[in-house]
Amino acid sequence: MALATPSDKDIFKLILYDIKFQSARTMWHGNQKEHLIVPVAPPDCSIPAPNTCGKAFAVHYAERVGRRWKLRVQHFHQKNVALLQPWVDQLQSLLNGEQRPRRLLVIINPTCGSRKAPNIYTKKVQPIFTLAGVQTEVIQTTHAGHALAVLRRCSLHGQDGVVVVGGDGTLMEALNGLLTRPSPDGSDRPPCAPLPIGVIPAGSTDAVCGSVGTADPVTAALLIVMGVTRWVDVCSLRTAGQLLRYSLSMITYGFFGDVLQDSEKLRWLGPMRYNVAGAGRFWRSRAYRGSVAFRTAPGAMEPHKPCFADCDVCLREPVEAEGETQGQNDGEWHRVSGPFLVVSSANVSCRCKITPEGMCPRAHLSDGWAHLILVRQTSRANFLRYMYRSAAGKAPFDLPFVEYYRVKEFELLPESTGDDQRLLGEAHINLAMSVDSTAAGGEWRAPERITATGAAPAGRRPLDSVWNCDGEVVTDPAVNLRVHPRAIRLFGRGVERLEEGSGCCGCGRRTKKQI
Ligand SMILES: Nc1ncnc2c1ncn2[C@@H]1O[C@H](COP(=O)(O)OP(=O)(O)OP(=O)(O)O)[C@@H](O)[C@H]1O
Repeated sequence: MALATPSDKDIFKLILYDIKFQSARTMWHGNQKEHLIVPVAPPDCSIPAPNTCGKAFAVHYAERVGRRWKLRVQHFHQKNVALLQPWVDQLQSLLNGEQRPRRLLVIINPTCGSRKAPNIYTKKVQPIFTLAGVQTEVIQTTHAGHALAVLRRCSLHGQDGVVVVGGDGTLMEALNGLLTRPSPDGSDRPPCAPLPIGVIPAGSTDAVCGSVGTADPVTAALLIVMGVTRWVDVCSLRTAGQLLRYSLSMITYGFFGDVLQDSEKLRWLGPMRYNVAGAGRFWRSRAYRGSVAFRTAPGAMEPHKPCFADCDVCLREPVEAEGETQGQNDGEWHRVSGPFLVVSSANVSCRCKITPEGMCPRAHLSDGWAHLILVRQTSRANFLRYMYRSAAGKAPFDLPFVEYYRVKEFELLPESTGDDQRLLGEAHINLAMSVDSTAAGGEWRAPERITATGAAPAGRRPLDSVWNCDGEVVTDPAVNLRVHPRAIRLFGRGVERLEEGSGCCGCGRRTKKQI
């Protein structure tokens, strides 16, 4: 069959002859040219039919350009209609064999980011879902906690996935809703989400999208209709043995917790609020006393390459897969004492606009580790160096006042809870060994005074900070965090590796440094 790129008139014929081609297939051409073909949009029968001959069908597909995926279309034209039909049938049967979502539950947060989530969905995402023949049930949230309540109770029968149009906070609600659904048999099983989640970035930070490689709404929508998923670890956050929530990206105590708390009062500023609150808090930054106990396991010191779409660390068969059944308490406990400016734990790299390489470039989507980052009390100038290096991706963990550990579990014991009245009361903490800090992140000299960063003067009991848990404030400072390997699947391929000379993300802009 001869293929021709049709003129506009030919395409017009296609519409008017009402050929309801639902043809599609995926064609994989190595890593560079990966194509998605989704069904042709339903023809518009309201246009009067002209007296023309010849028919065509359109094949819509996705093509990777740098770090993004773009929607493309190719028209196949042929005068003899009898020759077209076998092509269409063949494509249709190939598509039917694909594991793709047919029905999705979509949750939109109209208040996140710059309040553009409904617009992003209608203009960029819905047309792709329609093109792919995906049915949707759309819920727009009306209040905080709405997504959590819906996903905890609603029937998921017949749904192939949940799509969140929002920021990290909305995603966290969806995740927690799915992971805390009552189990059908009433048993207490390790967390494992029943459906994959897709995230359309519409929030202020969108750190999870940045780490899963879906930082652009069209890319995210295309990967959802293609049915491409990646396993992702989840962390549970507990206090006094009670589950507080599950976390997907980062939890951080100290400076970034304070910034989040300040920024909540500036929500009307939109995404700018983090910069304004951060600048204000920087001059009032202070260190918090306490200690961190953590459990490591064999393999903690193995060097990890950064996580990309073809990541062999994540694709490796996990020791503890799908809701870990073994090795839950393996490893040794260690303990380090503050004061700390920042105590952070990253589950994924947390790439976003502010930190393009991520707050923790060494973190992987499903490596089974939480990445503990401790920034000890230091001068403001040094702290600024740490933040600059994090933003610029210039080895922030190599600074002498920064320590980095790969852990399976950790607990923060703020000084204010007192040694003898810990909320967690875990016996193993008492057995934890003190860590030699120099082994973790370079030479560390304990500061003599706390005043360098504006901490409370000696003699006055210091106050605690709050946790910034995936962009939500958790006020309980004494927490226990544990990793649950591969507890959820997210739609996405991971961050795409860039070829030499391509733009930073497919936007065409050149960058000096290409990975
Ligand atoms: N209709 C609503 N009205 C008010 N708040 C809502 C509504 N729907 C959801 N929320 C809450 O809005 C909060 C912020 O949402 P989200 O985190 O997605 O946006 P963001 O803060 O702009 O983005 P990011 O977390 O990526 O920086 C969430 O905690 C969620 O509970």
